Amino acid sequence: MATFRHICDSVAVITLSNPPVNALSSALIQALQKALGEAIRDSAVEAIVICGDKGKFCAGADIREFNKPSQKRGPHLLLLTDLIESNKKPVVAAIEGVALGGGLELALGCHYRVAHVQARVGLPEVLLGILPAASGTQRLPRLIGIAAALTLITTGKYVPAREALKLGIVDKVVGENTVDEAIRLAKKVIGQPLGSRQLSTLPVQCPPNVEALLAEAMVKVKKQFRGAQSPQACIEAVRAAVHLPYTEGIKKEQELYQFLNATHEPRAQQYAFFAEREVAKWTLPSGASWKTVSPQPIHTAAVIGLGTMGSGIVISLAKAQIPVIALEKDKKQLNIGSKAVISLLDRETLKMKQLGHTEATNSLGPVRFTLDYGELRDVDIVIEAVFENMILKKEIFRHLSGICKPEAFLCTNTSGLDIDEIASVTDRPQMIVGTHFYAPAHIMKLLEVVHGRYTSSISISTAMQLAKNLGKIGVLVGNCPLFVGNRLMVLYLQQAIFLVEEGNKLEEIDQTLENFGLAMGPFQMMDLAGLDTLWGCHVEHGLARPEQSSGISTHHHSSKRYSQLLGILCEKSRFGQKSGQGWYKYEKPGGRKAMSDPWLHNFLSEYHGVNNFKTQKITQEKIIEWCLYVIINEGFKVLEDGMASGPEDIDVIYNSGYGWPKHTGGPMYYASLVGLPVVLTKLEKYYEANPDIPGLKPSSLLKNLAALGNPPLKEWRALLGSWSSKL
Ligand SMILES: CC(C)(COP(=O)(O)OP(=O)(O)OC[C@H]1O[C@@H](n2cnc3c(N)ncnc32)[C@H](O)[C@@H]1OP(=O)(O)O)[C@@H](O)C(=O)NCCC(=O)NCCSC(=O)C[C@@H](O)CCCCCCCCCCCCC(=O)O
Repeated sequence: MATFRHICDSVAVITLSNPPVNALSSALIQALQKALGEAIRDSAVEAIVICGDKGKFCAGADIREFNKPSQKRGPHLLLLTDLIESNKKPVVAAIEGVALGGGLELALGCHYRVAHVQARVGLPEVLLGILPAASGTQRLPRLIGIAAALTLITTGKYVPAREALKLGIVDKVVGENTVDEAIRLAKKVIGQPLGSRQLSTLPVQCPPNVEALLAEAMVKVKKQFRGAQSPQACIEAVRAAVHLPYTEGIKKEQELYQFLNATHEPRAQQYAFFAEREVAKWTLPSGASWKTVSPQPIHTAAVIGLGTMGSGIVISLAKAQIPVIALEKDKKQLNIGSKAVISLLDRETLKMKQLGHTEATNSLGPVRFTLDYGELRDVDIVIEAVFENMILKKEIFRHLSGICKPEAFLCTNTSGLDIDEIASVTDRPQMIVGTHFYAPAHIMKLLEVVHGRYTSSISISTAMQLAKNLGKIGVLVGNCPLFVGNRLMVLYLQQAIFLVEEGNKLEEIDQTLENFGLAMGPFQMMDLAGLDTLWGCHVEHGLARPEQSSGISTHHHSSKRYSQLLGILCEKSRFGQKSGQGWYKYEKPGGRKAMSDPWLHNFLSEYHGVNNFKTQKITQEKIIEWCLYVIINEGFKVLEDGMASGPEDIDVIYNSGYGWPKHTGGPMYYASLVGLPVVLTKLEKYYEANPDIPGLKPSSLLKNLAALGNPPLKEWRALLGSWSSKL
């Protein structure tokens, strides 16, 4: 654990050591306390440096210990920060890699902070459903002021060393030998007064409008993290720093921590944190896994199609410094596509510069534009991103087979087409992988990696590693229609449309689901995705008939209920944001601000009358059940079919790709919060009343689990031997 050694010139260096990220476990805190005590008592020691082993200062409290009973936790980190600060010998933190959460709080207890240029600091506790509870909410505002502290504490944002220097969080940034520099600084300040370096003793510099600032932050977090309590508690803790002396502020911090800890949010968010890491550890039924199969290196890539998705994918690759060849089918499209890519590249370069990367122009991989397939001869991977058309995709893959080197991986960016059918026209079906990016592809974190029947484990390993290199979360899913994310999503959207057919207001449905915490309601989401795209998808996957029949009562397709509304709106050129009108109207085509549309309301009431729909106004609680329980139910069906490895995969897909509120853990975790028997009973009731909606028919897996009570999600797999991955 913490190691303690003398440096000849009277500086003790204490190294935090708890691989892989030097998280502050009880044992490490105890060891650190012991090492500090020894250094303080040792008269030969005149200054102390705290650093982290293997180039990482500290990633904060050990999250795995959060559920440990408090009596087993050992000394509180808070006491340690006070011990350090009140020590008469100067203490310098040498920050390499990361100083996050409790790691930064520890550094704030030190009198000085030296950071390596590539280090990042931050207080991400809010993202774990808690707040910085070892004095971070009290010391940081005293160091950098209220406004900057509020931003850091309520967003959990990681700040690169240069920005941290500008903010005043660190005293010095160095390019190398951080520990040596910290030792030099420690020696230099021996004997100097430490009063001004003891943050707890400093006043908080408050701007005159501090209350307005706090109120503004509150409005912002209520919107940004709808339904979550920790961001609001963070603001309350900072407010305490403004109004109360340090010790009182600390009491408030602890009170708020305990309040949050008694809610479900910390457990849900921490589950989501580990789930994100779990999904990277893929295993196939054959036994091949992330541990046993090495990915192939990707030195060069090509992207085919420079529409919205293709352009975003090019930027993602360039950001990961992978040289890209970007191909379009004709001069006109190449011209449009290359302009879009260059403008996005410029924006990314600017962003990187603002983040303090001085050589930003050199830090994006080169992009070359071409019309010539021959240029793809030597690339390591091709990602095809043309529009969703099987015939076109097959033609491209047939062509690629003849051109690309035999070792090249061929990926298709599709949101639901059959990977095996595409693979069947190639000379290398084992190297065909589905890579379902989410728009905008250079920003969204999720990448569904689709395993086709023939896809080899090396291809999977390579695609999963590529996801990581692109800074994305790769989730391995099976090759079922619409894959996992969209398979659940179409049912949810359909449920929302049925509610509108039954006389409910779409704005109320959106608002209810946003209040639940979803990033946007279903109708706003449809407008963003494009109603034409969704309609095409409904038709393609048998959820609706292709032909339109406005006004005629044909609301069933193969005895399943479906709605014609999407198709009718498309017929009227209401495609959503892109056409300036869809479920809502927008200030212009491409506009973002959704406004209620009186035309649509008139149209809907006529439609309702002509089609003789039953009127069924439902409560907010029922809107949530009706819309969200189909996601959960289909999630269980996905597990039954073996199309995802576990409930964690579904939760990660929803948290990172569909704006599901992480403070509920994800749809599957949320089901366990509500209680599986409750979810089942509600689904049974809704299905009985609506036997023409198969999405409501409870899955057998859900039934089997609910029969066991409400077993914790972690036990689902063990309890049901029959459930197995078919990836
Ligand atoms: C650090 C990272 C940036 C590294 O990223 P990278 O991509 O390199 O790697 P991975 O993310 O894959 O991580 C590698 C590996 O490490 C594990 N891990 C990472 N961080 C932690 C951690 N903090 N704890 C444990 N494990 C961690 C990760 O799971 C991987 O493991 P694997 O097995 O899969 O290899 C990145 O990981 C990152 O961003 N990490 C999160 C950093 C973070 O969020 N830190 C904040 C932690 S919370 C905190 O610090 C709280 C503090 O404010 C202290 C509060 C004190 C509270 C004490 C409670 C007493 C209160 C008294 C009231 C009592 C009430 C009661 O009893 O109930």
